[in-house]
Amino acid sequence: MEQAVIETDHLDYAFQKGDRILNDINLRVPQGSVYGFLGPNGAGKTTTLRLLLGLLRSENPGIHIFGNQMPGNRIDILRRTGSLIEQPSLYLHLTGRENLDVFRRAYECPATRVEEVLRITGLSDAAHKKTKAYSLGMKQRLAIAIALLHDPELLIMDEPTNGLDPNGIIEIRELIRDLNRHQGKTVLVSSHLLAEVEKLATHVGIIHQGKLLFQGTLAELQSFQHRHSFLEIEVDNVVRTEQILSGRFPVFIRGDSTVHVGHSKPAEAALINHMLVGGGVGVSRLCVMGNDLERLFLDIISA
Ligand SMILES: Nc1ncnc2c1ncn2[C@@H]1O[C@H](COP(=O)(O)OP(=O)(O)OP(=O)(O)O)[C@@H](O)[C@H]1O
Repeated sequence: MEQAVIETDHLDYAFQKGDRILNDINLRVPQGSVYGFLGPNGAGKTTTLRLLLGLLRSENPGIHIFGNQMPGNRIDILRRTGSLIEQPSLYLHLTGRENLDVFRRAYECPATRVEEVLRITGLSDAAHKKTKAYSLGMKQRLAIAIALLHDPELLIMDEPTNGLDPNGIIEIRELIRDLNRHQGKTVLVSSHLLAEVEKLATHVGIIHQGKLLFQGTLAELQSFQHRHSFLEIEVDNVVRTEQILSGRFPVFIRGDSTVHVGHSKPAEAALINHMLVGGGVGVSRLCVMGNDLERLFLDIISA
């Protein structure tokens, strides 16, 4: 098993006594992963990320980052971590390059780093422009460039594509992918959009009402999805359909001409159709249901 960069052990949090926002969260973010931390609004994503960064303190944190306990080793951990959690206050009257230089000095990073992070974030050509002329997507890339100045191994980002137009979303997604694949960063990124996480993440954690409901690789989430899908079939004889299939597949009669059939692999749809037609049943429609992650996500959070 890959080494974990972030691990939490039964993490709980309450802003007010008795009003738990986080409940028994056991996160495991493997080294080299893009971990999509997915959940609807108010699920507890930002609170978790703020705890990881030591911006909030829990009585019993049980947080380890790079194997070191947080918040005890906060300074050492933050030296190796970049974050995008609250919008950095950019100086709008300064250029992108000048903004980076201000933060570079504050963080005591070498001057050469400014051009490097401009290149990594694709802002070299716009570096001389005042940031007030930047699009939202460019401002977000500049914020990521600031987070990269000290060349962290781990990046923690809270909904980095929020508010961006489709082009901006694609740019940030590609940037995160590049940071992971070519710059070797482990990335923990929160989102309320499943489709976004699906396009980007290698690992997924699903949080709802302060509880971690699923954690695993994207492939594990997709296999979970297949186990939860079923076929909706329109036939001319539901009783005969049940007789033919029930020895091998779970069959539920849903109406005069509709049956639902559980199946575990996509290829079984063809086999089921073949069995029915071979058994003299007329099939007028066969449709894979529940076979999108959006529905699975809704199933998981409403379970
Ligand atoms: N400072 C605070 N004081 C009290 N309750 C808070 C505070 N900040 C957040 N909460 C509550 O904690 C819960 C989790 O909020 P959090 O911001 O962590 O969720 P989230 O998953 O990041 O959602 P969003 O995307 O909407 O920010 C919500 O019910 C929210 O109202």
